[in-house]
Amino acid sequence: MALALWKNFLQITLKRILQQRRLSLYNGAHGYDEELIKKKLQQFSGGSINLSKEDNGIAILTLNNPKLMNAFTGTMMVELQERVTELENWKDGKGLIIHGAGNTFCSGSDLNVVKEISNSQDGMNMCMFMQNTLTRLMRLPLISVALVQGKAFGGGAELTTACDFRLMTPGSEIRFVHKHMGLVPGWGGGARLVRIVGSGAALQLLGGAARVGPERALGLGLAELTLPSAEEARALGEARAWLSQYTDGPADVVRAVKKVVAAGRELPLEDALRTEKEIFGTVWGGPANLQALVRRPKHK
Ligand SMILES: CCCC(=O)SCCNC(=O)CCNC(=O)[C@H](O)C(C)(C)COP(=O)(O)OP(=O)(O)OC[C@H]1O[C@@H](n2cnc3c(N)ncnc32)[C@H](O)[C@@H]1OP(=O)(O)O
Repeated sequence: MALALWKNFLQITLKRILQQRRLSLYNGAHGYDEELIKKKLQQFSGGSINLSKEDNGIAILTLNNPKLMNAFTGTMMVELQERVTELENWKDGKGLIIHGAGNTFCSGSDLNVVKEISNSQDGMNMCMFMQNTLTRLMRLPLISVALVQGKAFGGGAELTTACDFRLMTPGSEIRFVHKHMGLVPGWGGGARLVRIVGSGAALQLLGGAARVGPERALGLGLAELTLPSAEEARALGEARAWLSQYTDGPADVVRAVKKVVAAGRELPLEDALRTEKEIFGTVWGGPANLQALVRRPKHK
């Protein structure tokens, strides 16, 4: 009995490790040493990344370091990876809202950490660590929203692009300030921004370190909506209500919708079509499909 349980545990652990590797971009073959960079990042503590999973299938991820405008310390980067793993294993989940504590989103990397890891090896490892985490976040079978209050600067702006949607509160601002720091995006935000707004607009936003308020963001297709409230709790309630129009319904169907779109977004057409077929097979003849056939709804 104990042996069977142990075997089962090992199988589940191995499956999870393989899944994480499949969803990640970098491994040892790319000169990436995850354990080394994690050990390094653990030396720079402060703040936290909090996750709460609600019964409605929506999870709220809070970037919590308000003293530094929610800048990412080393331990927060590691915690973000842990929370993403937790979300990958949340089979009832349908949606995700990422927001910052203290009514502001995130001011990017903690500049104290940036200074300490300014050598090339640490920089490359940190870049690969965050790209792996944000790629896995983007590929979650959850419909995700970045709720931008206050400022989303540098890495904070990059994080918003790993979400499916961006909702902004009045007076908020997304700004890729990297150029002013002698940098370019390194958490995958450059490549994702081009896909969201096109290369011309991305060049303007990165090249000019431009301030993007709600109106400009809407015009560029960088944000979907300006929420009525700038107040933290109200804005979160409004974001939840907005997201629930897409997450209402059975989890397997909502997750399948996200997977189809994620495949279409990332894969060459033929691979995306084959993936769509696989996902279609998971819902065809499933409980929601059979119930709908009995109800025969009219889609007026
Ligand atoms: C690949 C990733 C690349 C990156 O993310 S590099 C980092 C890019 N981000 C930045 O350069 C942001 C620098 N900060 C700012 O511009 C301003 O602090 C910001 C966000 C406009 C907010 O301005 P204010 O509202 O006037 O508030 P403030 O400046 O008094 O800030 C409050 C306290 O937070 C601190 N803070 C803000 N962003 C930080 C950061 N990224 N790293 C470390 N500390 C940061 C700021 O120094 C201040 O602390 P203190 O009160 O002076 O002790």
